Amino acid sequence: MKALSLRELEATARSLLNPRIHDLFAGGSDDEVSLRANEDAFARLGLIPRVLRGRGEPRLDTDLLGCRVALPIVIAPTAFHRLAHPEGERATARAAAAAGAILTVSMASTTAIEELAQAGGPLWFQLYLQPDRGFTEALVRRVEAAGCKALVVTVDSPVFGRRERDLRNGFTDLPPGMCCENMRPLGPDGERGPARPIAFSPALTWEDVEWLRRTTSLPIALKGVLHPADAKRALESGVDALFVSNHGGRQLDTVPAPLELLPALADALGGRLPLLLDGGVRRGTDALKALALGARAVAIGRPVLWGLAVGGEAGVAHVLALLRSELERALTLCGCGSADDAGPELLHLSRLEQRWRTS
Ligand SMILES: Cc1cc2nc3c(=O)[nH]c(=O)nc-3n(C[C@H](O)[C@H](O)[C@H](O)COP(=O)(O)O)c2cc1C
Ligand SMILES: CCCCCCC(=O)C(=O)O
Repeated sequence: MKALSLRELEATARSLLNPRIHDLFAGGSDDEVSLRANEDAFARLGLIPRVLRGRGEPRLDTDLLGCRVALPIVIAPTAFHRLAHPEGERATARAAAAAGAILTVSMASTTAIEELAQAGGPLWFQLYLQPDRGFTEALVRRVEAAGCKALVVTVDSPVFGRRERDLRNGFTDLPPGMCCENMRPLGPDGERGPARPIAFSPALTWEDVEWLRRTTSLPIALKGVLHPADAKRALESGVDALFVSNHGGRQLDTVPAPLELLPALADALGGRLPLLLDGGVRRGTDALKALALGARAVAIGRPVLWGLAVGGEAGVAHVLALLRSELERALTLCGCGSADDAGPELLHLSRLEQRWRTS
């Protein structure tokens, strides 16, 4: 694999993919303000290295929701991997397992969870709570039986974001022969029925999260909590972690970058829940900045799709290897022996930004 960076890999993926599929993956909602903000926020935040601390080679392994993982980089849930590569989520799962990284399987995965479990790596499962609780409960049992280690419940989608690239391209559905495999209810003999559509419901409340808490003993992370008041409410509902995420700029547009919102959420929670951050992470230095602001780990969405499109399993492995080595280098250059050594004292806002923030 030749790409020296995730951005180079993205350019290659763009040249290989059907433009409609590229747009489906790359696009955001409305004017794509949040989409751009996510990467910009990392570029605007500087790092100030510490020197001569003698910390040696940095360690990246850590605990995430009861899983010992090799690196604080999680694969975020993304739909439809078979549109990127014929082996789809199977290739992603094998690459994640080999790297010791968690794969969060999307509810809109084009491969069934049972097949992904065969790769042997730690899996989390992303859930859109369905108004039909019977269906949701049956799916949770299926996910538990497959050995998933946690549920990631996406709460930023009471309605689907308006993605104008897809509207312009007329992308409405998966091609024949592909569907959201986990939406096919299992019959009594294990046979799979036709896939149900995923429902996005504006009627969901915290009571639904509390119902899920009573329904499973798996750890639960809520994905898409961005307001400090909601973070505090999440504590009361008994969840185990939060994903600080604006859905890669695909839901409410003009939401600030998660990186910008992270400090307020970390303050509100005071360490009572682990925070994961996604949106715009493209470099090891980006991951380090999020860790320094209090994230336990970061998650990556699109880069995995680009890796998959370019090289299947090897492409995803390359994405994880690039980020791993970049994060190791960034930690070393900042005098950190692990993410625990990284704090906000490593960060620098431009003078312009400092003035703006204090005015
Ligand atoms: C093509 C695509 C599909 C996605 N599918 C899902 C999904 O099924 N469930 C979900 O919770 N988030 C989904 N997301 C959002 C990602 O989990 C994640 O929040 C986002 O991609 C992170 O930003 P990044 O792509 O800049 O890394 C999707 C994102 C993309 C780009
Ligand atoms: C009808 C299937 C919807 C899949 C949702 C995937 C997603 O969250 C995204 O951002 O795209």
